[in-house]
Amino acid sequence: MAKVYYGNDANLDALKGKTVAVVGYGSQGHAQAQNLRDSGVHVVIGLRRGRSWEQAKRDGFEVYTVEEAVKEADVVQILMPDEVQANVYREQVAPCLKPGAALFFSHGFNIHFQQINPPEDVDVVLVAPKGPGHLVRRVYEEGFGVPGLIAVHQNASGKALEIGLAYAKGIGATRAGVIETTFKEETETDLFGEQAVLCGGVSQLVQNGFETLMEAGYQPEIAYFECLHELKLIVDLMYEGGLSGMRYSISDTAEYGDYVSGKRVVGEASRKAMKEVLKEIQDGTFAKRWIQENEEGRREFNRLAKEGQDHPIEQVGKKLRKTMAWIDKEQQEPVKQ
Ligand SMILES: NC(=O)C1=CN([C@@H]2O[C@H](COP(=O)(O)OP(=O)(O)OC[C@H]3O[C@@H](n4cnc5c(N)ncnc54)[C@H](OP(=O)(O)O)[C@@H]3O)[C@@H](O)[C@H]2O)C=CC1
Ligand SMILES: CC[C@](O)(C(C)=O)C(=O)O
Ligand SMILES: [Mg+2]
Ligand SMILES: [Mg+2]
Repeated sequence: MAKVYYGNDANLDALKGKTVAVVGYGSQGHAQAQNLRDSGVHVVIGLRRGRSWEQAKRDGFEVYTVEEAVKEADVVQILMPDEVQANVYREQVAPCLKPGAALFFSHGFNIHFQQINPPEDVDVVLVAPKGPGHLVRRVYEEGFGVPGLIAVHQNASGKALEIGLAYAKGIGATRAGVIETTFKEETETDLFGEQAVLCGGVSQLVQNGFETLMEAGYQPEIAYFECLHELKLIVDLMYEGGLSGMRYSISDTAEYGDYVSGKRVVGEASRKAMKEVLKEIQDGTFAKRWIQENEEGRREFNRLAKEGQDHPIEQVGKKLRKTMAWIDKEQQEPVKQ
């Protein structure tokens, strides 16, 4: 049975009198920094000069260069993109880490695949929210939390778990539950989830469904509502009541179609592909490819991103979402930070 920590298992006093440096102020950075501050923790932000620097200032934070922030910090949370962490760590974080400081991550990629090898005298801890940063903030403000994972890779102080749980409480994760894990398990399951199901799998399912209806001559707006918009409403039911909760609410006609057709669309071939994807995550093939892609200037990444943005489902969606007054403008066309 998994070990799950809740609010009563964590004490914010473990961060009392300490300074947390959040390095990076993007999706997770802004959310974790703001939640920690609202929980009474002293937070400073480490950045290079640019967009996020200005944003973090506007949000009322003390903003420093990465080196300055790390020098001040008892806890350093690395919230830059995974692909830049190793270089910034080597050049700007490692030389400035205080003896006895704790180094935190929200994804185990760089530790597990040995792109970052911290000195033995620092704690190395993972506190990984199981949700997108913008929801980590939104849900916290609503009085709840996004669940998280916690792992200790190095326990130099003997207090790594205690500090990690205090941090998890500060960002609101213990309100929902924080599961104990390892860097290896978090890294492999997170990469698998985002590639095979949550991001890769779902996006491709949506896009293929949309294309199938379009190619058969149906109106793109109807294809959009059927394959993308309504997905959220169906997933909300799964989120609240599992697959059975969703099936309780849909018609019997839909439920029968679900049973007989779902397995035809996502069947043995998909399961085989999922196993291959998982194997390439576990044996480091994916990590090697992603690291190399970045070293070589992200040509494939940029080409695929452009293809995605230019897909007809995005053009139709943009127009339709403008009519949806309940989705605010920023959410309709977010600019990646
Ligand atoms: N996105 C998510 O919801 C989740 C992310 N994670 C993990 O959290 C970590 C952060 O991911 P995410 O929030 O998506 O990251 P983002 O891509 O949103 O991070 C961007 C931030 O990093 C800063 N940054 C980029 N390069 C540098 C640099 N060289 N020096 C200083 N600052 C830099 C950017 O500043 P600037 O404006 O100057 O470019 C910006 O503030 C990753 O390990 C990720 O796997 C875990 C769970 C969910
Ligand atoms: C599902 C994608 C994710 O793993 C996340 C939001 O949890 C990420 O890396 O952004
Ligand atoms: Mg994730
Ligand atoms: Mg991830």
